Parts: sequence; structure tokens; C-alpha cells
Amino acid sequence: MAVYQATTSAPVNIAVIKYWGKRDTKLILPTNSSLSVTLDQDHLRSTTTSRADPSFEKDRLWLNGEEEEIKEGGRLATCIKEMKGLRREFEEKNPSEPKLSSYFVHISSRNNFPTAAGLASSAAGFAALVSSLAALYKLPASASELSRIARQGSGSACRSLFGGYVAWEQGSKPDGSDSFAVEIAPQSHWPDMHALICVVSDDKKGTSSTSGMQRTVETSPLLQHRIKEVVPARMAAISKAILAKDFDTFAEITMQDSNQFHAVALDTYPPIFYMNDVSRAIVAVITEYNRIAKEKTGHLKAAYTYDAGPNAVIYTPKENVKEIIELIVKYFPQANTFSDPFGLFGAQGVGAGAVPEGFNTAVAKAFPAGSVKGLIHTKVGDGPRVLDASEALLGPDGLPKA
Ligand SMILES: Nc1ncnc2c1ncn2[C@@H]1O[C@H](COP(=O)(O)OP(=O)(O)OP(=O)(O)O)[C@@H](O)[C@H]1O
Ligand SMILES: C[C@@](O)(CCOP(=O)(O)OP(=O)(O)O)CC(=O)O
Repeated sequence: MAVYQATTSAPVNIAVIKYWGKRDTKLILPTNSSLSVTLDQDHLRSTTTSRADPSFEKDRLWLNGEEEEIKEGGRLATCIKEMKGLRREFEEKNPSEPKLSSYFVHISSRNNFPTAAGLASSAAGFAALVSSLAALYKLPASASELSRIARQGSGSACRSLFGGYVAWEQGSKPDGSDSFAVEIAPQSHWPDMHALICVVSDDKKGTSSTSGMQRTVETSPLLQHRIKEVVPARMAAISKAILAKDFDTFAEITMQDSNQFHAVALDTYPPIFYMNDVSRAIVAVITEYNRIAKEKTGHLKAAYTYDAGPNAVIYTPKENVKEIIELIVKYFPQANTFSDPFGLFGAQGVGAGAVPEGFNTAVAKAFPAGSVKGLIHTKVGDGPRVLDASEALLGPDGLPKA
């Protein structure tokens, strides 16, 4: 008996122009365009195996080994239904192909990082789901077409269908057909972009992005200004900066847009707070770091950005990463060993940290060990990957492997 199965992995993306607000909550159509950097799957990824089989009795999905309910009309069900629809069209055009669209699917997925902790697990997760079904169904669909379906799982997921630098064009059609992701530049265009994730908390967050952003749409007058007056100009300027590899402009817009996203969260009624004291101290440290860099070299060296949680993501050219880690470690001593995937520190490890010459240490207090629970060093990466059968997450019985 033929086994119809495919395994793919997909990356996390972290936005530099934030998506926050929907004009259609069912189709997941945003109130503004957004732009992100895709991070390397060598470090952070969702891996998903999908199988179609005539013996399966219903569609089932396991996330990190636990079965998730596929609610009728819910986001998972919508993505699976849309993908089966594309397969059906493909079968109609290619009548000799097996009728996989009529079989139920079993899907097993794993994230190699905390789920629902503000590390964009839903983005990587839905991108991996859609790309594994696309591989299973052998669809000729483009990444932008698939992004339209991933969007209906979680808005930010549409951007994880591409590597590199990715825009989600908001579109204007009521049916969402023009709301999808496009590549601004591939990873290879600007491979020197590194990212340091400061994990402040990996707990499940208090206010989900989904509910938080709708409260903002309903109550924040500042959001209306952001949508009309701010984001369109920033999208154009940051796209241009990426094409020109202009880190100064990229960094300035990234930090300003993170600030404004958290300002609209505060402008929401009742207000939403995602950043905490540790997050704000990291802003102060990076701001001072940039001040002396600008004084010495005329250029910025780092850009912070925060999603719907307290974790910082710091974008920087590779040459600065060691200095930034030393700086962070100085203020936020590490309780856990830093994995150092790029081998910056050698056998002696990160040590007690250091500040660059001229740095005003009074900008923040030193925090107790463990305030920043961990540091993840990664960089810009590629789009979804089709993996070998040996990496499958479903066993011969069609159930998740232990
Ligand atoms: N690998 C996966 N496959 C399918 N669905 C997933 C996967 N990973 C996460 N999800 C879905 O995404 C949900 C978590 O999304 P949520 O937006 O709460 O957190 P997050 O994505 O980590 O944070 P944020 O989007 O704010 O960065 C999970 O409860 C699950 O429904
Ligand atoms: C702050 C953000 O990370 C918000 C992400 O929101 P989600 O994509 O998680 O929301 P839903 O579409 O409701 O699933 C900004 C961004 O990624 O652009």
C-alpha cells in the first residue's frame, strides 16, 4: 500500500513593522501591512508531518505529542479545508493522481522552542502545517498562494512562507485574495543580519495577540493614526533600507515601530502591557549602546523589537553580536549556559559580561541572575524546507512517534 506522507519545517519570523489589528477576524485580514525578518530554522523551527490515508476516520492533529481538537470552522480546520480544496482542483486537472483530497489526514507537529510564549510559535506552526500539506498534495502553488492560506491560521504565519525579508501586503478586497506575503529580499541579499532573542519569560502570555489586537481596534484612537499616517511611509522606507542594506534606517524604523505598537497597546482601553521592567531596561541598554556607537562611528549598531510579550529581539550585524551579548550579560547575569551556536566565546563561555568604553552604566540597574532566562543567538534564514522521510513525526501506525 502506498504511503502518502510529507514532512516539512518552517521558520519563525519577527516583525519589524508590526501587524496589530484585523479588519476581518474570520478571514484574518489586517488593518495595516507589516514586514518581518525570517529567522534561521537551524535554531528555531516547527516541524510537521502530514499523512493522508483511506483508513483514517477523521482529521487529527498532535502538537508536541498532545492531540489538539480540530474545531469545526476554527483556524486549523480552515487551513486543512483550504489545502484539500487546492488538492481537489489539482486532481481535477490531473485525473490519474490519487484522490488524496477525499482522505482524512493525520498531522503531527513539534516546535523546538516554547509554544504560545511570544516566540511566534503560531507563525512557524501554521507555515509548517500549510507547507507540509502542500508537499503531501504535490501542489504547484506558489509561496504567496500558500501564504494566503497560512494567513487564515494566524496572520503572522503568512510571512513564514518565505525566507529573508518579507512583507505582508494588507490588500483591500473583502475576500482576502490580495492579502498575502511577498519577498522583499532573500536571505542571501543581506545574510549578515543576526538576531539575539532575550527570553524574559517563556510563560503563556496573559492577553493573546488575537484578543488584544481586537480590543485595540475597538478602543484605540492612536491605532487609527498609526494605520493611516505612519505604517504606509514606514513600509516604503524600511523596504528601501533593506534593499540598500542601510542598517541605520532599518534600526531606527524597527525601534520606532516596536515603540508605537506598545504605545497602541497602552492606548487600548483597558490598557494592555506586554513589556515589563526587564524589557524596558533592555531598551535603555540598547539605546545607550547606540548612543556611543553613533558618537564614535556615526552609525547605529543594534535594533530592539518586542512582540506581544516581554521578550526582546535585537537585530544587529554579525560583528556586534559578541559585544551585545557581553553587555546584556553584564546587566542580566545568566543562570543557564549560553549555547553559543556561532562559537563566539570559546571554552571559557560568556563570563560576567562587559560594557564598551564610554558606556554610561547608570542607564539601568543590574538585575538578579535569571531575569533574562536565556539568550538565543540566530540570524536571518530561509523559507520552509521539505525534509527527508527519516525525519517524519508519524509512525507506521499513523500516530505520533514517541
Ligand atoms: N507547530 C504548530 N502546529 C500547529 N499549530 C501550532 C503550532 N505551534 C503553535 N500552534 C498554534 O499556535 C498557538 C500559539 O499561538 P500564540 O499566538 O498564542 O503564541 P505565539 O505564536 O507563541 O506568540 P506570538 O504570536 O504572540 O508571537 C498554539 O496554541 C497552537 O494553537
Ligand atoms: C505582535 C505580533 O507578533 C502580532 C502577531 O499576531 P498573530 O499573528 O499571533 O495574531 P493572529 O492573526 O490573531 O493569530 C506582530 C507581528 O508578528 O506582526
